[in-house]
Amino acid sequence: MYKLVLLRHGESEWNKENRFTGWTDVDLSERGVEEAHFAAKLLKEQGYVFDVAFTSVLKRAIKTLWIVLEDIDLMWIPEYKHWRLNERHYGALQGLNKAEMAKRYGEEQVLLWRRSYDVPPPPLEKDDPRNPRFDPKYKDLKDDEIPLSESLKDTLNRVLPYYHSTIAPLVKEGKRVIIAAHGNSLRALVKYLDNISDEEIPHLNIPTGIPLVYELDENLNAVNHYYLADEKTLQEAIERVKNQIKEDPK
Ligand SMILES: O=C(O)[C@@H](CO)OP(=O)(O)O
Repeated sequence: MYKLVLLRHGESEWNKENRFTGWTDVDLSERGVEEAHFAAKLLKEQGYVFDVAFTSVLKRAIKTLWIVLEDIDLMWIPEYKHWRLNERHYGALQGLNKAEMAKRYGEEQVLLWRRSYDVPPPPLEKDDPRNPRFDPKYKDLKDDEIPLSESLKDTLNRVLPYYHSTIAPLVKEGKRVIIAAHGNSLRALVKYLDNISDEEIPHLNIPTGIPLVYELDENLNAVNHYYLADEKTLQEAIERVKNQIKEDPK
């Protein structure tokens, strides 16, 4: 039996402001920093130890991982950052307010953009300054690897090759792995691990800062999963994510 721990970063400045974030590299909010410490506390209390850590190239996930590793005294373990673990690219919606978009286009449309499996948000223009092409982090990516917008399906198609080539073999070797990533890159991974259908996936919301543990059998099929928080804390955190399209979500 293998264990794999998934952790969505703590609240970011743009989660707080209700803005579509995607590949925008925003920092953790104060609350996000607290959430990362809380995640570490949960892991520590339950005796979790890791041999290797993975994260994206976005600072909200990196900092969450760093806070956790510092708090559990594992700053020395190998840590790999990869763009394939980035948040889903939110295209031309990046920077816009979710509640305002719901007012303008209707909640149903915004729900489709946020949670459907294969509807991508409107793409960025090639010369848009938000095009990742202009960000030095992505200078080594091929043209066809750089998204101008992504559906969850597109996200899954770039997360999974990295999971299979790099993460899964380490899990199979018996390494205890933590992945600190994002709401939608983790939804993509969870969809794969739990074999969630395209129809069911819109109902899945992953809360910030609560470790999600997967138990995997010898073929790395998921046999069980659970969050390391009590039901009330978990449900409140999930509702907070869902309610981002409401004008006064708190
Ligand atoms: O804005 C984003 O990039 C994501 C995660 O914060 O939001 P959503 O939950 O709407 O997919």
